[in-house]
Amino acid sequence: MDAEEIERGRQRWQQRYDSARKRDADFTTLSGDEVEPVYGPAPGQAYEGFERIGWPGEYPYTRGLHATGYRGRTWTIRQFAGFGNAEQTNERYRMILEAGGGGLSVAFDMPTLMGYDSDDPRSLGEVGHCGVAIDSAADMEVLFRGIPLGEVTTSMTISGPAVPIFCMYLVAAERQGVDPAVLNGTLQTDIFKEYIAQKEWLFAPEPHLRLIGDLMAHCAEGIPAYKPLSVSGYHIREAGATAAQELAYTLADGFAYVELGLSRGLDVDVFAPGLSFFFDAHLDFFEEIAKFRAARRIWARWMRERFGAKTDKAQWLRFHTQTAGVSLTAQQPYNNVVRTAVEALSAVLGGTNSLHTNALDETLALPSEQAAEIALRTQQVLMEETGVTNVADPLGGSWYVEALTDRIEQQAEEIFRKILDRGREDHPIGPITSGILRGIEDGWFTGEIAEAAFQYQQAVEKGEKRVVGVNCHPRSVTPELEILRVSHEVEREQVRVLGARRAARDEAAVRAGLDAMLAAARSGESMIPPMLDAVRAEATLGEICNALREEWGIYRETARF
Ligand SMILES: C[C@H](C(=O)O)C(=O)SCCNC(=O)CCNC(=O)[C@H](O)C(C)(C)COP(=O)(O)OP(=O)(O)OC[C@H]1O[C@@H](n2cnc3c(N)ncnc32)[C@H](O)[C@@H]1OP(=O)(O)O
Repeated sequence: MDAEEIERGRQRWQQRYDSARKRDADFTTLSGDEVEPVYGPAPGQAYEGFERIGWPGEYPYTRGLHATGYRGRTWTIRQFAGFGNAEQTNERYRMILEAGGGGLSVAFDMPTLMGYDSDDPRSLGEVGHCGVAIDSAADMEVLFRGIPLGEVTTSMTISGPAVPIFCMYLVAAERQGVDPAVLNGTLQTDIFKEYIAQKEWLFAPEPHLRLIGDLMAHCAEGIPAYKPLSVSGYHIREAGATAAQELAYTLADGFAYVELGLSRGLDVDVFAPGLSFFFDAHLDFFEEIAKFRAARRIWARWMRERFGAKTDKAQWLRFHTQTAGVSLTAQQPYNNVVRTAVEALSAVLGGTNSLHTNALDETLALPSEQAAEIALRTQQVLMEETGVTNVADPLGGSWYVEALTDRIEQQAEEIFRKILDRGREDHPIGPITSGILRGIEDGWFTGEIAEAAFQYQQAVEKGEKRVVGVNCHPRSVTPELEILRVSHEVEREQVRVLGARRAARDEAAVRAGLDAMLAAARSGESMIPPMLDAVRAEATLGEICNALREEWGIYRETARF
């Protein structure tokens, strides 16, 4: 790009920056020196390929979505939390909000994630363990008691039973007197990554996609700020994928949801802002920063060029980041604080919109209160003390980071081509969806990830990749950590309360809601209004999901060796 064009871009950025709202904060260095809000090529200097880098707040958004970077608003500190019953988790949420957490993020227990009630025989021993147990709308009401749902953005990490859980959240908001149209938050929903990596599905992909289509339409029509999908690379990476695989599979999944929205006749500029993303921040500091920058650039280009998105928000890739759970070690667990801080810093330098930092004890159990607080404080130290919020995309123009960004983008494009080659042009949703479904069916994704995981593990075992406390710098004594243990009393109490609620509800209203939901499943009408009616009558998650399992059948993965 020639010097004049770069200068015109700088002026456009300056106008945007000047007219934007900035935080009332000190933007000087620790020594008190002024710093610019963004840096670029020296005036009069040409820069080959600058159109790929650009300025913050401008297409292709490599350097961030907002002209002000974190001077306008810092990232959201969003700590993933949930354990025991709704009451215990509600207490933890109040603690997080009082301690400066910017938003909520609900972790559900395994029965809830799989769509079973707490009194289902398959739930025995799991209730309230890896997250909070939610059986019906009444639990959701308790979960958010005293937390104004119209004001706090709430993320819910659930994918198989995302839609019934979302209905419970809407009913909890109704019971608080909040107009659902003002709700803002994120539902994970992304079912592709379940087949690809995490393996928590309820039925085959097609009915899941049909429900997700209903959800996208419902939100696009009536809850404009809500993000019904958080397309997740985190689980793909944690299963052993490389950074490029994580990026490419996740963005391809995102493209497939765009095809889904278009196949339902929705306007891309209306529904695309509801697609958000979720990535892993692993240990290779610069590779991760490059991944985040490339993600924004690729998404903006595909949205504009392939899908015809016209507005900024429909081209923006907004993402949440979680530091890498797999990088934590049980050996010398205090080292995990350092790993997490470095990973979090890469997410921030990559321009994350929202961040969760893992607690040091998460290889062993859910975080203790003290470990959860250190994790939260880690973000606050980065945000308040280090000066990283002063300058947007501070590594833009670094030869190394730009080269890595270009390379990871090329690698992702090669993977997109492979996915498209596997698909059918005439698939009713679209060719990318078709390629992904085929890759799920024949185990291609799983095989590619397993191969990458195997290569990495071999490198660790040969000592080529070093892990402190594991294959180098050992220590003979591991300090004892205080572990959070969830009492079995939680399960007994949850089952008792569930039984009492079932006995007190209007059975006919529950049955009518479930029947209407099944009728909609058969007729092709949106399943959300009748599901909401069932939830209002206190139909349980297990009842809704079991009815759907009976209707659609369960899915079994093809074994692959
Ligand atoms: C591993 C584990 C498991 O499986 O067990 C999990 O999955 S845990 C998974 C946990 N997942 C999550 O927690 C997902 C979290 N995701 C989210 O919160 C969302 O989807 C998100 C990534 C889009 C972040 O949303 P957010 O509300 O926190 O942040 P946003 O970036 O949207 O910012 C909020 C508002 O401020 C505006 N804003 C932000 N920065 C600026 C700026 N510099 N200048 C002007 N405006 C700005 C945004 O445009 C937006 O307004 P406007 O909206 O008007 O544009």
